[in-house]
Amino acid sequence: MRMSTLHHSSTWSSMLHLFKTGRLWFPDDFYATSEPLAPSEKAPASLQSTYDAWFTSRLLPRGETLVPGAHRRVSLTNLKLAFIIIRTCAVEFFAHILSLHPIRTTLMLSLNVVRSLFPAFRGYSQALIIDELQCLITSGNFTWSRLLNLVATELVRRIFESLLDSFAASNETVVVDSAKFYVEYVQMEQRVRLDIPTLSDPVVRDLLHESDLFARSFSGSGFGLLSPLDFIHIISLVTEIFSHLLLIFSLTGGATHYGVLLLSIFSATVPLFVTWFGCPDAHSETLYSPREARAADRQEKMRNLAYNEAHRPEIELFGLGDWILKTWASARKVVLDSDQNQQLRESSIISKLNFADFLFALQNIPLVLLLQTSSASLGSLTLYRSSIQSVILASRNLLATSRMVFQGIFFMSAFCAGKNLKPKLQPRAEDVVPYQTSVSGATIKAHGLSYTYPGCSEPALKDVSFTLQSGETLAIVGYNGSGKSTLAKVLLRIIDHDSGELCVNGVDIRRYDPYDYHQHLTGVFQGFSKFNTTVRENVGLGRVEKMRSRAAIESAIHLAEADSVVNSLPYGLRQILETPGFESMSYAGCTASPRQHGLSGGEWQRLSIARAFMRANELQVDLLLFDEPTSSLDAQAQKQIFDTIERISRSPTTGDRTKSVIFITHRLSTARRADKVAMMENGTISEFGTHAELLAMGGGYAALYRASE
Ligand SMILES: Nc1ncnc2c1ncn2[C@@H]1O[C@H](COP(=O)(O)OP(=O)(O)OP(=O)(O)O)[C@@H](O)[C@H]1O
Repeated sequence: MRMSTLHHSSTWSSMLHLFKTGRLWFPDDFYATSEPLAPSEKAPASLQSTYDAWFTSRLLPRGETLVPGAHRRVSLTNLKLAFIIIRTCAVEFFAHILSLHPIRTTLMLSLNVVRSLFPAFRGYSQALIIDELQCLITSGNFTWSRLLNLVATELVRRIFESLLDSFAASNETVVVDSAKFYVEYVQMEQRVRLDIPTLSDPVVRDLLHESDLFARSFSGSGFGLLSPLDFIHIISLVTEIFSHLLLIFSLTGGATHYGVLLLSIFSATVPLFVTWFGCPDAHSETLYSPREARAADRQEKMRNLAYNEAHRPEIELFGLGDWILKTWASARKVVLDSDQNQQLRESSIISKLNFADFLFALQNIPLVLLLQTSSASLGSLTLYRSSIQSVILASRNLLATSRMVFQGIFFMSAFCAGKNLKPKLQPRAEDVVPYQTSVSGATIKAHGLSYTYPGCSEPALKDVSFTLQSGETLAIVGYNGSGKSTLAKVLLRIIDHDSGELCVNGVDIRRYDPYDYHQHLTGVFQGFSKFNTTVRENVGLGRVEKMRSRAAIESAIHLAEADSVVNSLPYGLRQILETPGFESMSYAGCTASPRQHGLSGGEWQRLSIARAFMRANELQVDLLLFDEPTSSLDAQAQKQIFDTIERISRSPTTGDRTKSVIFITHRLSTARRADKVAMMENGTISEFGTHAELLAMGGGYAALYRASE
């Protein structure tokens, strides 16, 4: 039997070359190009950024978009998009992964190539044993010691293989873990960096969803997803196929056997291409129609309703159990029907697979030819047969892996684009103005402010204008839904007004870096957060730098008149607070914490005020903004809190105002304490002035005030 020398291309060196020549990330101000793009059919070559490519890959011909996570069709357009993604993002991504552990990653690549040669060696070694045995038996020289010798050699080869395997696996774990950490870190960073207007953009939400899927693919629980490190798998499979083909060639490589070789390869590979290209529906994307997507969404919502403890009281009170079950069942049926249809489409492959099996039978023809036209040994025939089978299996694997990698490329583009998402509230670097603290509090000038929530037709704010002088107190009052909280969010720079002008200390608020601006104010939101953690952290989060300072936390609690609340808790500051709907995590080995304790609405509110007070005394804080801070407090507690706010807003030495204060309230007895009152109606400030002026006007405020008496 003649064996050819095995050659394999140095795939990893070409990969390194790719790393070196690859283009860097697209410009980070990609958002300028994030407007809806032309459908994918039109000139994808003109797309330059990863984001553009990702966006275009989701567009369907009828103007719809794929639901996040749906597989992309293998089409020429998508292949071009995948190429753009590889050029603009994948190369950079791999270069980064390589830089985390250059030696280990290179070793991992090399070992994968070496390990992929093992099956061919295994086949070759077994063929040698069979041949030797055949030779020993036919020559009548068979001895048990010779047989044991052969078996021992095979054993040593296998031990070497497993040692290398376990070393490669432990090396791979280190590389994969560091890549996993990097990807998860970027994911977390994306989430905490982006602001509400960016996160509420539906396209950004879809992008982050696919980016999450990409991150999950590293955890090995990626629902059939492949992480980019599995690209190496492709290299291994190619090497494995190549090595088997070399073996087959060495068996059939004589001039008279080229026809046999071609027939072998043809019979081995054609069936695979038949299953791949012969059935267009077989590899169509797992795509939900808009109706099915809505059903999937509804199904999830119903599941959440059923599982979330926070909704339990109202589910019981309003008897929602039946409704949840029926709605879930009908949505689930739509989703299952869609899955079934998908499976039916796929089952059409099976008939074609039978055809493929028929072609597999052709492999026996070269075997017969081989037997007749050569002095082939038993070992070479066994090797031929096992190599052909291995080529088939590895090629199948290669096609399946390639398809998953193809999908993975698009999820990777979401990850890369998400990494470069620019928060909408962040001004351009050249426009940023550092916030200058005012000694007597912030001056606010609003002119013609308007704001409409995304997806709404009616504006929540319309033409809002007012001026708050430095050190003044402003009460915002008005009917439910008149826009008070929305105005507060605009003033706190949580959302951005659509039109009009808003200046704080004489500078357009859009020119402040939101992080810098937020350092100079504090407040309480109407829907403040209740954290499932200790009292200490619930309060300390108002100024994380002082979280470890017991004195600072106790002082804030004292200012918010919350001492009695904390003192009544069994574990005081260390008391973990129970929040509705939040199931605290407990890991194996830890028993659930016995220190959970619930609080009343008013007690929670005091803690949220204490959180705001963590930074209220600081000189740099110019503005205190409270959105119904005392709505759950009794009249006496409310008066105490407003007395404290008044005290904090003044200098302890001179008594002069050092901070401006804005509060939203439905209690007009509190509103009259303010220097100015803004009455809001239908999204606009209809009356503005002192309490006395507004009463004298006899308008909406006067009517509201009389009604509250
Ligand atoms: N996230 C949102 N998305 C869409 N519309 C919203 C959102 N939040 C508020 N709105 C709408 O904006 C309008 C103003 O709401 P806002 O919360 O500012 O009123 P408000 O004066 O604070 O009311 P309340 O006194 O009840 O707290 C309302 O019509 C409300 O339905």
